[in-house]
Amino acid sequence: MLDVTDLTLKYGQSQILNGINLTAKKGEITAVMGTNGVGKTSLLKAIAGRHPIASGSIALNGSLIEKHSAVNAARAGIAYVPQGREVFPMMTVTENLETGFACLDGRAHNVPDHIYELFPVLHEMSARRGGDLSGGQQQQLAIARALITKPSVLLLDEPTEGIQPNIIQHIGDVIAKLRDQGEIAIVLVEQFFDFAFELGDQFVTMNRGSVTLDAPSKDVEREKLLGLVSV
Ligand SMILES: Nc1ncnc2c1ncn2[C@@H]1O[C@H](COP(=O)(O)OP(=O)(O)OP(=O)(O)O)[C@@H](O)[C@H]1O
Repeated sequence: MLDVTDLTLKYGQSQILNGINLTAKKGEITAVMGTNGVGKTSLLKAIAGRHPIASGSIALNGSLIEKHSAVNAARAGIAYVPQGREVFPMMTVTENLETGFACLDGRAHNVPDHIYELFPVLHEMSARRGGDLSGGQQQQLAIARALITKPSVLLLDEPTEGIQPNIIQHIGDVIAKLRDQGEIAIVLVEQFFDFAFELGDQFVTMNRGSVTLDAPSKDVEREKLLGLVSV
Protein backbone atom coordinates (compact mmCIF):
# COMPACT_ATOMS: atom_id res chain seq x y z
CA MET A 1 0.00 0.00 0.00
CA LEU A 2 1.21 3.46 -0.92
CA ASP A 3 0.60 6.30 1.54
CA VAL A 4 1.21 9.89 0.55
CA THR A 5 0.81 12.27 3.49
CA ASP A 6 0.55 16.04 3.44
CA LEU A 7 2.76 16.31 0.38
CA THR A 8 3.75 19.73 -0.92
CA LEU A 9 5.84 20.43 -4.00
CA LYS A 10 7.30 23.61 -5.44
CA TYR A 11 8.80 24.69 -8.73
CA GLY A 12 11.05 27.54 -7.62
CA GLN A 13 8.87 29.88 -5.58
CA SER A 14 5.57 28.49 -6.91
CA GLN A 15 3.85 25.98 -4.70
CA ILE A 16 2.07 23.49 -6.96
CA LEU A 17 0.88 20.80 -4.54
CA ASN A 18 -0.71 21.93 -1.30
CA GLY A 19 -0.71 19.09 1.20
CA ILE A 20 -1.86 16.09 -0.81
CA ASN A 21 -3.04 12.97 0.99
CA LEU A 22 -3.51 9.84 -1.05
CA THR A 23 -3.64 6.11 -0.37
CA ALA A 24 -3.36 3.49 -3.10
CA LYS A 25 -4.20 -0.07 -2.12
CA LYS A 26 -2.89 -3.32 -3.51
CA GLY A 27 -5.33 -4.86 -5.99
CA GLU A 28 -7.00 -1.52 -6.69
CA ILE A 29 -6.82 1.22 -9.27
CA THR A 30 -6.72 4.69 -7.78
CA ALA A 31 -7.72 7.07 -10.55
CA VAL A 32 -6.40 10.62 -10.16
CA MET A 33 -8.39 13.06 -12.27
CA GLY A 34 -8.57 16.77 -12.96
CA THR A 35 -8.21 19.35 -15.68
CA ASN A 36 -4.92 20.47 -17.25
CA GLY A 37 -2.38 21.95 -14.90
CA VAL A 38 -3.92 20.96 -11.56
CA GLY A 39 -0.78 19.04 -10.56
CA LYS A 40 -1.45 15.39 -11.48
CA THR A 41 1.87 14.83 -13.24
CA SER A 42 3.71 16.69 -10.49
CA LEU A 43 2.16 14.35 -7.93
CA LEU A 44 3.32 11.27 -9.83
CA LYS A 45 6.79 12.77 -10.29
CA ALA A 46 7.01 13.40 -6.56
CA ILE A 47 5.97 9.83 -5.73
CA ALA A 48 8.44 8.48 -8.31
CA GLY A 49 11.27 10.56 -6.86
CA ARG A 50 11.62 12.56 -10.06
CA HIS A 51 11.10 15.88 -8.30
CA PRO A 52 11.97 16.72 -4.70
CA ILE A 53 9.10 17.24 -2.32
CA ALA A 54 9.00 20.39 -0.21
CA SER A 55 7.33 18.65 2.75
CA GLY A 56 5.27 15.60 3.61
CA SER A 57 6.04 11.92 3.31
CA ILE A 58 5.72 8.92 1.06
CA ALA A 59 5.50 5.44 2.57
CA LEU A 60 5.27 1.99 1.09
CA ASN A 61 3.72 -0.81 3.16
CA GLY A 62 4.18 1.28 6.28
CA SER A 63 7.87 2.13 5.70
CA LEU A 64 8.82 5.70 4.91
CA ILE A 65 10.93 6.08 1.79
CA GLU A 66 13.92 8.04 3.05
CA LYS A 67 16.18 10.11 0.78
CA HIS A 68 13.52 10.04 -1.87
CA SER A 69 15.10 9.79 -5.31
CA ALA A 70 14.17 8.07 -8.56
CA VAL A 71 16.52 5.17 -7.82
CA ASN A 72 15.36 4.74 -4.22
CA ALA A 73 11.72 4.88 -5.28
CA ALA A 74 12.33 2.25 -7.97
CA ARG A 75 14.26 0.03 -5.54
CA ALA A 76 11.46 0.34 -3.00
CA GLY A 77 9.04 -0.98 -5.62
CA ILE A 78 7.54 2.14 -7.20
CA ALA A 79 7.41 1.91 -10.99
CA TYR A 80 6.61 4.96 -13.11
CA VAL A 81 5.32 5.15 -16.67
CA PRO A 82 5.71 8.82 -17.60
CA GLN A 83 3.48 10.86 -19.84
CA GLY A 84 4.94 10.62 -23.35
CA ARG A 85 6.34 7.15 -22.56
CA GLU A 86 10.08 7.98 -22.77
CA VAL A 87 10.91 4.96 -24.91
CA PHE A 88 14.52 5.01 -26.19
CA PRO A 89 14.06 5.33 -29.97
CA MET A 90 17.39 3.89 -31.10
CA MET A 91 17.35 0.88 -28.78
CA THR A 92 15.54 -2.35 -29.58
CA VAL A 93 12.42 -3.44 -27.73
CA THR A 94 14.47 -5.95 -25.72
CA GLU A 95 17.11 -3.34 -24.87
CA ASN A 96 14.39 -0.90 -23.81
CA LEU A 97 12.89 -3.59 -21.55
CA GLU A 98 16.30 -4.35 -20.04
CA THR A 99 16.75 -0.72 -19.01
CA GLY A 100 13.96 -1.44 -16.50
CA PHE A 101 16.53 -3.41 -14.49
CA ALA A 102 18.82 -0.38 -14.14
CA CYS A 103 17.71 0.27 -10.55
CA LEU A 104 18.83 -3.21 -9.48
CA ASP A 105 22.36 -4.48 -9.00
CA GLY A 106 24.72 -5.15 -11.90
CA ARG A 107 23.89 -8.81 -12.52
CA ALA A 108 22.48 -9.79 -15.91
CA HIS A 109 18.70 -9.98 -15.92
CA ASN A 110 16.42 -11.61 -18.46
CA VAL A 111 13.01 -10.35 -19.46
CA PRO A 112 10.55 -12.64 -17.62
CA ASP A 113 8.04 -14.63 -19.66
CA HIS A 114 5.02 -13.06 -17.96
CA ILE A 115 5.91 -9.73 -19.57
CA TYR A 116 5.62 -11.23 -23.06
CA GLU A 117 2.44 -13.05 -22.05
CA LEU A 118 0.86 -9.70 -21.13
CA PHE A 119 2.22 -8.00 -24.23
CA PRO A 120 2.67 -10.59 -27.03
CA VAL A 121 3.38 -7.82 -29.55
CA LEU A 122 6.63 -7.01 -27.73
CA HIS A 123 7.82 -10.56 -28.25
CA GLU A 124 7.04 -10.38 -31.95
CA MET A 125 8.88 -7.07 -32.20
CA SER A 126 11.72 -7.74 -29.78
CA ALA A 127 14.43 -6.82 -32.32
CA ARG A 128 12.68 -3.71 -33.64
CA ARG A 129 13.83 -0.26 -32.59
CA GLY A 130 11.66 1.53 -30.03
CA GLY A 131 11.33 4.55 -32.30
CA ASP A 132 9.81 2.41 -35.06
CA LEU A 133 6.89 1.20 -32.93
CA SER A 134 3.43 2.75 -33.09
CA GLY A 135 2.27 4.94 -30.20
CA GLY A 136 0.21 2.09 -28.78
CA GLN A 137 3.10 -0.35 -29.01
CA GLN A 138 5.38 2.19 -27.35
CA GLN A 139 2.89 2.56 -24.52
CA GLN A 140 2.84 -1.20 -24.06
CA LEU A 141 6.64 -1.18 -24.04
CA ALA A 142 6.74 1.58 -21.42
CA ILE A 143 4.31 -0.30 -19.16
CA ALA A 144 6.18 -3.59 -19.67
CA ARG A 145 9.50 -1.92 -18.82
CA ALA A 146 7.98 -0.57 -15.62
CA LEU A 147 6.67 -4.01 -14.64
CA ILE A 148 9.91 -5.83 -15.21
CA THR A 149 11.14 -5.52 -11.62
CA LYS A 150 7.80 -6.74 -10.19
CA PRO A 151 6.95 -3.44 -8.51
CA SER A 152 4.35 -3.10 -5.79
CA VAL A 153 3.15 0.28 -7.06
CA LEU A 154 2.58 1.22 -10.70
CA LEU A 155 2.18 4.91 -11.57
CA LEU A 156 0.64 5.52 -14.99
CA ASP A 157 0.52 9.04 -16.45
CA GLU A 158 -2.05 9.39 -19.23
CA PRO A 159 -1.57 5.96 -20.82
CA THR A 160 -4.24 6.63 -23.47
CA GLU A 161 -2.71 9.86 -24.75
CA GLY A 162 -2.27 9.78 -28.52
CA ILE A 163 -3.35 6.16 -28.89
CA GLN A 164 -5.90 4.72 -31.29
CA PRO A 165 -9.17 3.35 -29.83
CA ASN A 166 -8.61 -0.40 -30.36
CA ILE A 167 -5.26 -0.22 -28.57
CA ILE A 168 -6.77 1.88 -25.77
CA GLN A 169 -9.13 -1.03 -25.11
CA HIS A 170 -6.18 -3.44 -24.97
CA ILE A 171 -4.27 -1.18 -22.57
CA GLY A 172 -7.36 -0.91 -20.36
CA ASP A 173 -7.65 -4.71 -20.34
CA VAL A 174 -4.00 -5.06 -19.31
CA ILE A 175 -4.39 -2.52 -16.47
CA ALA A 176 -7.53 -4.33 -15.26
CA LYS A 177 -5.72 -7.68 -15.43
CA LEU A 178 -2.82 -6.32 -13.35
CA ARG A 179 -5.30 -5.04 -10.80
CA ASP A 180 -7.14 -8.36 -10.70
CA GLN A 181 -3.90 -10.26 -10.09
CA GLY A 182 -4.01 -8.45 -6.73
CA GLU A 183 -0.29 -7.87 -6.26
CA ILE A 184 0.06 -4.26 -7.23
CA ALA A 185 -1.36 -0.85 -6.30
CA ILE A 186 -2.07 1.14 -9.46
CA VAL A 187 -2.26 4.93 -9.57
CA LEU A 188 -3.77 6.02 -12.87
CA VAL A 189 -3.63 9.66 -13.96
CA GLU A 190 -5.99 9.98 -16.90
CA GLN A 191 -7.93 12.70 -18.68
CA PHE A 192 -9.94 10.29 -20.85
CA PHE A 193 -12.94 10.31 -18.52
CA ASP A 194 -14.70 7.11 -19.57
CA PHE A 195 -11.47 5.13 -19.49
CA ALA A 196 -10.70 6.27 -15.93
CA PHE A 197 -14.31 5.93 -14.80
CA GLU A 198 -14.51 2.36 -16.02
CA LEU A 199 -11.24 1.30 -14.39
CA GLY A 200 -11.16 3.28 -11.15
CA ASP A 201 -11.82 1.58 -7.80
CA GLN A 202 -11.04 4.78 -5.93
CA PHE A 203 -11.41 8.26 -7.37
CA VAL A 204 -9.24 11.18 -6.38
CA THR A 205 -9.96 14.52 -8.01
CA MET A 206 -7.63 17.50 -7.89
CA ASN A 207 -7.99 21.19 -8.43
CA ARG A 208 -5.18 23.76 -8.12
CA GLY A 209 -2.85 21.42 -6.31
CA SER A 210 -5.39 20.16 -3.75
CA VAL A 211 -7.56 17.06 -3.49
CA THR A 212 -11.24 17.88 -3.98
CA LEU A 213 -12.66 14.35 -3.71
CA ASP A 214 -11.32 11.01 -2.51
CA ALA A 215 -13.93 8.26 -2.54
CA PRO A 216 -14.49 4.64 -3.54
CA SER A 217 -16.15 4.10 -6.92
CA LYS A 218 -19.33 2.70 -5.33
CA ASP A 219 -19.92 6.10 -3.67
CA VAL A 220 -19.22 8.24 -6.74
CA GLU A 221 -21.87 9.20 -9.25
CA ARG A 222 -20.71 9.64 -12.81
CA GLU A 223 -22.23 13.09 -13.23
CA LYS A 224 -20.74 14.39 -9.99
CA LEU A 225 -17.31 13.14 -10.95
CA LEU A 226 -17.62 14.57 -14.45
CA GLY A 227 -18.53 17.93 -12.93
CA LEU A 228 -15.50 17.89 -10.66
CA VAL A 229 -13.03 17.16 -13.44
CA SER A 230 -14.39 19.42 -16.15
CA VAL A 231 -14.24 22.79 -14.39
N1 LIG B 1 9.17 22.01 -14.46
C1 LIG B 1 8.24 22.94 -14.14
N2 LIG B 1 8.60 24.19 -13.79
C2 LIG B 1 7.68 25.12 -13.44
N3 LIG B 1 6.36 24.89 -13.42
C3 LIG B 1 5.92 23.67 -13.78
C4 LIG B 1 6.85 22.64 -14.15
N4 LIG B 1 6.13 21.52 -14.45
C5 LIG B 1 4.83 21.85 -14.26
N5 LIG B 1 4.71 23.12 -13.87
C6 LIG B 1 3.46 23.83 -13.52
O1 LIG B 1 2.88 23.13 -12.44
C7 LIG B 1 1.46 23.07 -12.60
C8 LIG B 1 1.01 21.64 -12.55
O2 LIG B 1 1.50 20.95 -13.70
P1 LIG B 1 1.29 19.39 -13.92
O3 LIG B 1 1.96 19.01 -15.19
O4 LIG B 1 1.64 18.67 -12.69
O5 LIG B 1 -0.30 19.36 -14.11
P2 LIG B 1 -1.22 18.23 -14.72
O6 LIG B 1 -2.45 18.20 -13.90
O7 LIG B 1 -0.47 16.95 -14.86
O8 LIG B 1 -1.55 18.80 -16.15
P3 LIG B 1 -1.71 18.04 -17.57
O9 LIG B 1 -2.98 17.26 -17.45
O10 LIG B 1 -1.79 19.16 -18.53
O11 LIG B 1 -0.50 17.17 -17.76
C9 LIG B 1 1.15 23.78 -13.89
O12 LIG B 1 0.79 25.11 -13.59
C10 LIG B 1 2.45 23.75 -14.65
O13 LIG B 1 2.55 24.84 -15.51
